[in-house]
Amino acid sequence: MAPPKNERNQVFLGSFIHSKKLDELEYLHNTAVCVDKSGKIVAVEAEHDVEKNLDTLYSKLGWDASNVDVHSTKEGQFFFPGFIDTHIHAPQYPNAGIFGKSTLLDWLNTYTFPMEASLKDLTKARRVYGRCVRKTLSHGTTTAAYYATIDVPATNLLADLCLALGQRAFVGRVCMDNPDMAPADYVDESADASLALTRESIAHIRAIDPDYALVSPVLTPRFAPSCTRDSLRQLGALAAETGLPVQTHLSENVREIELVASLFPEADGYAAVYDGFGLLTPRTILAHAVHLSEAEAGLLARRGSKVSHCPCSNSAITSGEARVRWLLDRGVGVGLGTDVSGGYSPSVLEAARLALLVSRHLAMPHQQPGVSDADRERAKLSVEEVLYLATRGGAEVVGLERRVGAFEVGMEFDAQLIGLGLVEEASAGIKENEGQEDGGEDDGNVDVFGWETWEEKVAKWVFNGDDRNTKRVWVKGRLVHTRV
Ligand SMILES: O=c1[nH]c(=O)c2nc[nH]c2[nH]1
Repeated sequence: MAPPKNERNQVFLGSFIHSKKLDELEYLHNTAVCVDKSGKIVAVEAEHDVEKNLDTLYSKLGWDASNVDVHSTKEGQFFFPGFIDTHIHAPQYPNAGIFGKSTLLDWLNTYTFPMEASLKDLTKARRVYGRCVRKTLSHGTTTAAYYATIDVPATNLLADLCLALGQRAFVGRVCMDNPDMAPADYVDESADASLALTRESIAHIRAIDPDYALVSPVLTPRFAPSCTRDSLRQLGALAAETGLPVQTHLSENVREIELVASLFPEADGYAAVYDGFGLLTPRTILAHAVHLSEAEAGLLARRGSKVSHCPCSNSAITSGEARVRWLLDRGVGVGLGTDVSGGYSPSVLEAARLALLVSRHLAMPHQQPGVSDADRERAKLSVEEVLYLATRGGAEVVGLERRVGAFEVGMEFDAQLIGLGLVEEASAGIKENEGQEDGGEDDGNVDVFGWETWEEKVAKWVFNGDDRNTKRVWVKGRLVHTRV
C-alpha cells in the first residue's frame, strides 16, 4: 500500500504566513506557491501578479497549464504550515477530558491502562483511531508522533489509517515489560517478547511505506518505570542499529521522578537512565521535561535530544510548568504536544495558546524563587514563538526540519487554509438569518472587523481560533481535510 500520489501539479495563490525564525513570522501576500505532483514546493513567487504571470510561471516550471489545479484564498484567508503534534496517545482519544483530579500515576491506572488494553479489540481500535486521525487533521495537524498500545495488530492498524487518511505520522508500539508497573492483562511478557513485537510492527510499517514517505515507526519505551533494564538496553541497541527515532516520557511529575530514582538508583537523575541505555539520541523526543535539573538540560543539549512541551496535560493532571525559555536558552529544541489524553484537547492551536499562558504563570512574581524579575519576564512566550514551536520547532523535534514546517522551495506542502470571520458592515444591525448570509459558513469565534493588522489577526486566531477556522488541510500536496 504505497502512499497515494497527486495526479496534477498545483498552484496556491494568496497570503502565506510562516515562521522565519523563533520570534519572527513572515507574511507573504499576493504569493504563488507551486507544488509538483510529488507534493514538493518547487517555486515560491512573492508579489505575484496572477493575471499577468501565471503562464510565465508555468513555462518556467515546464508545466502544462491544462494539468495544473489553482487554489486561491478568499479575502481574509491565509495559508499556514500544518501543525506538528510531537506527542499524542491515539488510543487515549476517547478519554480526552476525563481525568478528574488525578495525577500521573493514579491517572495511568484509573483511566489510561484500561482504555489502552481494550483496544486489542480491532473493531474498537478502528473506531477510535479513525476518529483520532480525522479529528487531528481537522485541527490542522499534518504530522503526529503517536503512541499506540502494546498490541501489534492495533498499532499496525493505526499506521494503516494514517497512511490511508493521509496524515504524516510516527507510530510507536508501546513497550512496557515491567509487571510491577502495569495491569496483568496489559504488559509485555518479557524484554525479548517486547523487542520481537516491536520489530514486527516496524516490519509492517516498512511494508506499507517502504521509504517512510508518510508513516515511520518510532521506538517507544513508555517511560523508565514501565521498562526493565533489559528492554531499555535492547531498545537502545535497536535505535543504534536502525537509526529510528525514539519517543518516551521524561520528568513529568514529582512522584514519578522519585519512583525512577528508587528503580534506577545507579543513575544520576532521570535523563541519565535513558542515556545509560543509549536512548538519548538526536532523534529522541522527550515528552514533558517539567522538572529537569541544570545537569539534565545540559545532557539533552549535548545529545541533541528534543523536548515535546505539553502544557495542556501538564496543567490538567497537575504535573507542573515546563520552562520552555530555559530549555531553549540551554540549546534544547522544543516542539508542542497535545498529549491526548493527559491533555484534554487534540488541537495544537490550543497547545500553543496554553504554552503562552503557562509561560505567563512562570513570569508571575510568586514563581521561581531566586529567579530575577528580568529572567521571569523573559519566560513569557510570544504569539510568534508558540507558532514557531507548533510548526518549525515541532519539525526539528521529529527530525523533519528539512521537509516540513514552512513554505520554502524543496519542502513538502503540508499546509492549512485558515479563514477568520469577517464582520460585514451591513451586519451591524440585526438581520433575519444572521450568520447565514454568506451561505452559512461557520467562521467560529474570531471576529475580524477589517481594521486589524495581519499581526493582530494572527494573534486573534491564536487566542480565539479553533477547527472552525481550519478550512482545508493538505499533506504532501494532497487534500486531506475540507471543512464542510
Ligand atoms: O502523560 C503521560 N501519558 C502517558 O500515557 C504516560 N505513560 C507514562 N507517562 C505518561 N505520561
